[in-house]
Amino acid sequence: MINTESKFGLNYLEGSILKDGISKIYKDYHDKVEAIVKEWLASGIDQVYFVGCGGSRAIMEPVKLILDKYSSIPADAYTGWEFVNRAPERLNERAAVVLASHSGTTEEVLKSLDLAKERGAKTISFSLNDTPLQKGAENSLVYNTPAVNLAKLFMSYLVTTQLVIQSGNKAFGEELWQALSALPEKLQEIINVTEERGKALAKQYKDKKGYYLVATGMLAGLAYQFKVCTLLEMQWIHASHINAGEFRHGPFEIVEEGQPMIFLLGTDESRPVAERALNFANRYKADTIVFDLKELPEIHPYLAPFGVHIALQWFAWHLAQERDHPLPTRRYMWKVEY
Ligand SMILES: O=P(O)(O)OC[C@H]1O[C@](O)(CO)[C@@H](O)[C@@H]1O
Repeated sequence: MINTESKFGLNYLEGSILKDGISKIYKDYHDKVEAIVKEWLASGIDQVYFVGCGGSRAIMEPVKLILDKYSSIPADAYTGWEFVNRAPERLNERAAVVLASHSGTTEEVLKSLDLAKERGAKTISFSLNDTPLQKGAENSLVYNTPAVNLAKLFMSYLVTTQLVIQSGNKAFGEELWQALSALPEKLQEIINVTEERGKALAKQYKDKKGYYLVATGMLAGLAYQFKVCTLLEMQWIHASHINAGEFRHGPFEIVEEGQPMIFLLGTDESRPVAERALNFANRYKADTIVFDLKELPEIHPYLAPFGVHIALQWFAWHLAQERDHPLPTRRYMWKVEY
């Protein structure tokens, strides 16, 4: 059943909204991205920077990991002000700067665009259409779907996978490219099997006051995103995220009976690190909630942030209803000066 937009906003997990949105991006841009990357490499690009803020930054963590592991091109991911203030010395005409901003108006992302252009770098943006960012970047990819973070994430994957194919582990890149083309259908399957649990969890946890999110590897960025965008921004619930690799280096001291802790488990090589932290939390009776990629319809390990995002988003969507706190509610953002 498709909900028309209510006070709770539009649910991009309803019907085929997500599948259609991501399919369109694939159709519109897979050839274009292949050509852009070809042109970058032909002109001597040898480093890549990803820049964005909040949710638009979180999506860049998994692609940096993929580039580190499978391409010969050094990559870095920055939040906007960090990029502007650090102004990397090596940022020059051999760099490509990937800038993501849903609104295309975020001040520090626009300043990052200026910096990239001043240094002669190539630029590409991911945003809504007809925004200052889209107009200012040399190349721009735009979307028209309410699944805004997954849209930007998918665009980051298109660019990253082409970099891997054209300057890295070609076989792995081609495998991932193939998986990206099949992803929209896969996402639909995942949507269909994850709602019930999200709903049940929301009922169970609706009165909890705070969460720790623990993840690593391909899912570290998603833990950050769920903390920043969903729990803090959209639900006003206390939250903190911990890289599972850091768990036993201090954070584990907070574990106590009944403390809600959300663990995200992927199927990449970092899984044992997350499992080790989870086992510890269970041993000391924390209230652990596990979102495990292994329990979803099978998806490429390096596409984990898409699959687990959906399972988390059902939880968020139903939590908002249970708490009668719609996800679009803000008290400061877009309302006061900040
Ligand atoms: O630059 P963008 O993507 O418009 O994002 C700005 C805001 O949107 C969010 O990603 C989500 O609302 C925030 O974290 C951020 O402040």
